[in-house]
Amino acid sequence: MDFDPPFQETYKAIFQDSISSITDNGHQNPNNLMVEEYELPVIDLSHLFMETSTSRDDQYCNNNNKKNNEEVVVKEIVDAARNWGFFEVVNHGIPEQVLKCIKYEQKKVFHQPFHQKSHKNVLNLSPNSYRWGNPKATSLNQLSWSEAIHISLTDISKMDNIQHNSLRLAIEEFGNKAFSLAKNLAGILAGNLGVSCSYFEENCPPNSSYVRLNRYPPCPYSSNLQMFGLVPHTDSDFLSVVSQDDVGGLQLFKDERWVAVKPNPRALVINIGDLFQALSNGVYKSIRHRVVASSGGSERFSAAYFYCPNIDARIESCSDRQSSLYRDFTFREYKSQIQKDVQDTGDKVGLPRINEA
Ligand SMILES: O=C(O)CCC(=O)C(=O)O
Ligand SMILES: [Fe+2]
Repeated sequence: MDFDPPFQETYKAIFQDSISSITDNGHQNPNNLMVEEYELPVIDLSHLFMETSTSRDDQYCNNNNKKNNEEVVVKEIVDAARNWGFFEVVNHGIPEQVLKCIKYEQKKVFHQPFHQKSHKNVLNLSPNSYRWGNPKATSLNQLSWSEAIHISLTDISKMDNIQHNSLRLAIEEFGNKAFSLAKNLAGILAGNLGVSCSYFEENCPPNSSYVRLNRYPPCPYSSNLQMFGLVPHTDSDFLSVVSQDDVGGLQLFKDERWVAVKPNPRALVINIGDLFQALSNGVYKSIRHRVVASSGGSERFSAAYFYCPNIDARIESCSDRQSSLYRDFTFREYKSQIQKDVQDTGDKVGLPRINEA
């Protein structure tokens, strides 16, 4: 397809090496990326957003029920963040129309010819906003068979070309709705730690977050090579909200092994990021996850919202200094350390940098 990035030409040497090492060993590649499928905990948020009824008696009963239901949902959210670091939400407040719209627009933009996406700064955003593969990859396990548009919500006003109006509106709408959802969830998780939810009011304004649109083109090598759509990583934010389609491919590292997440397009995936793990002193888990390259001719799309603080926000572990696993740091410091590690080694180190004294 003329819209697919030139993976095969660019990484020819890597593919040849990997294929010949399988042939030389004289056996089929055990595809370790085929793993058991799990259903994530699914949490119904409708009780958190439930309206009260009109009659006073009804209102009294409903208020009591509402409080009980709310307590149950809060416990489900806290337990999932502690035990899984990943969960799914339904009745989450982001209208289906908004999710359909972003999927439609992202498909449209990714289906433009590759030379247009890569050579012209087609969306008027920063030059590295459109990404594919991994320029630093020297081996198969560093290579992501995907392309992405990474958008800082501060920059969204730069998308002022009339041609991109509908994409811009879709991103803004998705960003606004995901912001409310992320803020509510962060407030609940913070409340359980005894951290004031004003922390998020003060440190996470709406435009400090990012939206990332992902496309995973079908990969011709995925039946005999272990190909990632997105290499294993943790997210560098407080929490992420991900809308995925029904193709599947997302996997997470749970209890010392990789498990596949059963796709559920009705639900949004929520995962805890590094900043919440640090803030919670390790109570909430930022779990490694990856995407397996798409096979069987289907492309996969996802849209992720990364709930981030402003660049100079301080992240302090909520426990007392003696038992704290992490030193205080700013988001700026964290991001530049990650950038440096990726530059130097091709990999992000992440939180282990923060528990070094
Ligand atoms: O595509 C997905 O399901 C996950 C995407 C992801 O992990 C990311 O963009 O950080
Ligand atoms: Fe991620």
